[in-house]
Amino acid sequence: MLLKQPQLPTPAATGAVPDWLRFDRISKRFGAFTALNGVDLTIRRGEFVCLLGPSGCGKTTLLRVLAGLTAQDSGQLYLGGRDISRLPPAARDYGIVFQSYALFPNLNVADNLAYGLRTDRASKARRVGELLQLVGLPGCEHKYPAELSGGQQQRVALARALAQSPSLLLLDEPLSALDAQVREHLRRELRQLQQKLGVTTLMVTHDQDEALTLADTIAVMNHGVIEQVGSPEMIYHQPASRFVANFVGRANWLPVEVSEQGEVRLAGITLALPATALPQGWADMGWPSTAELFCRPEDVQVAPHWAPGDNGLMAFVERVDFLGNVRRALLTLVTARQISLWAELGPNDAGLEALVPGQLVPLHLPANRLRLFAEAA
Ligand SMILES: Nc1ncnc2c1ncn2[C@@H]1O[C@H](COP(=O)(O)OP(=O)(O)OP(=O)(O)O)[C@@H](O)[C@H]1O
Repeated sequence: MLLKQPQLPTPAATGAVPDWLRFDRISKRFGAFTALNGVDLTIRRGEFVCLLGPSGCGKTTLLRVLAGLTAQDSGQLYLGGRDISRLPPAARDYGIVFQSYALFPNLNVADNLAYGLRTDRASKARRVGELLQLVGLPGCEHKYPAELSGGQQQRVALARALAQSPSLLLLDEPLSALDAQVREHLRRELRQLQQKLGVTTLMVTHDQDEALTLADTIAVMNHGVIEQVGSPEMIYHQPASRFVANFVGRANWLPVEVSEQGEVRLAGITLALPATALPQGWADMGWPSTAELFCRPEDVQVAPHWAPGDNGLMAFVERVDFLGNVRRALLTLVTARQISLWAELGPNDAGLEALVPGQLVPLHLPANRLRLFAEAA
């Protein structure tokens, strides 16, 4: 199949959303270092958005700019159509939870929760009771932070952030100090709570599993810019850049030749690729004659026997790693032994139980899971 005349993604396909919270060209430098470089992002009302990226990419700085805790050098912020760019933190209508619990150690849970509430004693007590019920800690009013587990402290911190029913909930790696089991449990609770309250939420995380399971929308950041905004499925299956493809999930990169007619060949075999396999801007690259094909290991289909189909290749098994619920096989192409790729095999991949090094196997690259990228610089 020929690839020319690519279709560029529509705004809906790129995850563009109606405007409730809007970051407009936000930039921030620390001395000579550019932490945020003209960040644009729009968030729907009630949406759960994760800012995902490696350490130092600017996630926390962006959250702090929104919170009014760090002043941007340029750019505007709008909440519900109102310009909040220069408002003091207290006037921005958000609750925030940080990685470390940030509870007052000398106040009990009730006093921690009631701290910012401006109302009479009876109303405060009622609200504290409601909040503790909400985060699954009824009856904990009189405990002190030191008497609570890490997970319980983070629930109290969450309750405190929600105490004044803010328009926005801001979360800066709130689960990362917790052990894996508590983290997973709290993740589910956090999502349920957010959906129940419908509070617009922006969460910073470097944990891709967290972002994929929690978010309606993920904004992947790198070096002070947002590289892609989209649903978890879109980020995972249709990464817009090499960085996104490598940062979220695992990737195979296969060298391919592209003819002037737009025909893509891997190790001499012509591949069928849909036009959607092209990343945005590909047409502007002047149709390079070589490129790299991206494919997730779990999308590489290894068959016990040859079955005719699109994008079929023969490969040798070099290695099989046992990982419990899956096995990961390293394969090299028969017609180009220097080209290797990983295939991930599930427990139900029939006929593949006995896959061993040296074995010759047919494999299949599903067209709808392939994407082309320019070669790495
Ligand atoms: N107050 C500051 N002064 C100087 N440099 C800063 C300051 N705050 C952040 N930076 C720098 O800006 C860059 C982005 O920091 P930021 O905290 O936003 O990253 P991050 O993506 O949240 O990373 P992490 O996950 O490690 O927290 C980092 O290189 C950091 O060192």
